[in-house]
Amino acid sequence: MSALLQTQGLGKTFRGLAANADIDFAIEPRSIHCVIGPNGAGKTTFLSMISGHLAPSSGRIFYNNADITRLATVARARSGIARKFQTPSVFHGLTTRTNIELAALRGSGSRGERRARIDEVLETIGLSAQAQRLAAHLSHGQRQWLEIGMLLAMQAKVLLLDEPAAGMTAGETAATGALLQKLVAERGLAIIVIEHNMDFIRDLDAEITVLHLGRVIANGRFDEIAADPRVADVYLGQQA
Ligand SMILES: Nc1ncnc2c1ncn2[C@@H]1O[C@H](COP(=O)(O)OP(=O)(O)OP(=O)(O)O)[C@@H](O)[C@H]1O
Repeated sequence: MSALLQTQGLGKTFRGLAANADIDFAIEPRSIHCVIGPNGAGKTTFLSMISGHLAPSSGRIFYNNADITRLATVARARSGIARKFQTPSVFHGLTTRTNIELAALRGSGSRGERRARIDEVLETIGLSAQAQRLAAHLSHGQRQWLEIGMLLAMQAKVLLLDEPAAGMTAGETAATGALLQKLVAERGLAIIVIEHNMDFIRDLDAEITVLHLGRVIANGRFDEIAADPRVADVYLGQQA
């Protein structure tokens, strides 16, 4: 098994409704994998089962070849699976640096190692110059990057990102795509991204899985997905 994280026949049923059904999914180390689909397709449900916020009704989840299907959310986070929800959960009354410092306390290492990690994270997310600014005074995009930085400070290995570009300007969206690519290239992270913004998805140039009514209907790169009539019917067609 070469995949870093994999699901086999994953399913979730809510009172008879199959929000996810029979999902086989795999993400390789050092890569981005996008999950797209129309509203209600089951994207958030899928991410919630990987992070441990929802227990699957069927199927299994493997991480580093270990079965984590029943592992608690906290234990998954400790092993490096980190989730970012759509609304940034940063402390508005604290500075950018203090937010990162608090997150770093949840990682390992000595005080000196943590301090070096904090500086490195600020640099990576492009907020070194805003280190002493209150999070409340950052732009929406900067707050999203700060939250990603907090996951890095916790030493995340797999990022689960729920619409990271939502509400961003075109410039912030492009910067977010570049940041994710940098995290893969320089830090070797694996990143699963749920997104509705097709320009953002296309520019990420990553593997894409399309969900519809809880099932996988297509897998491939952007051009393959865009040329797939089933996808055009259920999703891209709705964007036109
Ligand atoms: N806790 C829940 N209880 C009952 N039904 C749920 C629950 N969570 C999700 N659902 C249903 O499961 C289906 C998939 O929802 P989900 O939120 O996973 O879709 P999504 O692709 O993330 O949608 P969106 O793009 O709108 O966020 C929907 O029909 C939704 O109403």
